[in-house]
Amino acid sequence: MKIGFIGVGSMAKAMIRGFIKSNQVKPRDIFVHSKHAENYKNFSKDYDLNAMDSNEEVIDSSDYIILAINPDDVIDVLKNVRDLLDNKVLISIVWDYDLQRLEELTNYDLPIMRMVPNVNVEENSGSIAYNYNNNLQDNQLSSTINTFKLLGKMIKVSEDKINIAGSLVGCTPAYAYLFVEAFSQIAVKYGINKKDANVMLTQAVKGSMETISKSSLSTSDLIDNVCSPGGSTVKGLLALKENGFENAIMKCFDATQGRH
Ligand SMILES: NC(=O)C1=CN([C@@H]2O[C@H](COP(=O)(O)OP(=O)(O)OC[C@H]3O[C@@H](n4cnc5c(N)ncnc54)[C@H](O)[C@@H]3O)[C@@H](O)[C@H]2O)C=CC1
Ligand SMILES: O=C(O)[C@@H]1CCC=N1
Repeated sequence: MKIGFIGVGSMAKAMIRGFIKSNQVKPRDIFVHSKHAENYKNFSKDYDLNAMDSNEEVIDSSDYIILAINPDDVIDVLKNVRDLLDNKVLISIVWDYDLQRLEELTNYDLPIMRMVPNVNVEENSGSIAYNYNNNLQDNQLSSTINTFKLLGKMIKVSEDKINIAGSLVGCTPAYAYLFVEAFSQIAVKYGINKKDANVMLTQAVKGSMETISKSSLSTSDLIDNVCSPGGSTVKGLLALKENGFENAIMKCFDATQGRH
């Protein structure tokens, strides 16, 4: 199975590193091209990938074509390559580009999967919200899903909900990093060095996520379990509420959806 990347920015690099770490995809089976040479030439050398001179050559060499460019570049790129996509599977990770629009810009027989991954694919612990058109079926569908499962959890979502799922999946890593960054900064203020603080925080956050995913309790019950009566946690929680934590999350989510 040959995997081609059109665009080698942050997300493509995270996916490529994840594929290689999975040990199921050989670097020589990955073909890449990006408009900006500095984005892919050295990276390809470092990982022993095939650096191609054009998007057309990537398509020619690959079975899966991963469109990993920004939304503003899609029309130009697809206009130039739409006739070369026969017998390929198009995988688009482009934000806010729905299946119907991708079909209009390619052809109506093309198998297309649209997905929103997150950067954790780099560690094979990503989440990928996905949907696909009717041309992707049977063995081709299951082998596509199995390929991307190498990068993390695949979550099927209907087309009308994929932007919402996309925010939950794609954007939240940045907010999780901010959460840890904010706590580690305050820990420094209280005299703990940042490295130690990060170890404590990441383990606490990772363990809490593990508990959420395994426990039969609701998140609000889990919160109650941490709050000893009259204790410190509830005082901290009330301080968060008083300072608009939930309102800030709401505004944050609305902003990711282009709503204010
Ligand atoms: N960064 C993330 O965490 C996530 C990004 N996405 C989506 O993935 C897409 C790419 O995002 P990033 O990697 O973050 O952006 P980026 O800006 O880091 O990378 C975009 C890449 O596209 C290349 N490019 C531009 N025009 C091109 C052309 N004509 N032909 C070939 N390559 C071209 C650029 O050279 C660049 O390497 C976006 O649509 C984004 O919404 C989706 C989920 C998560
Ligand atoms: O910031 C963005 O628009 C992309 C989509 C999800 C994560 N990064």
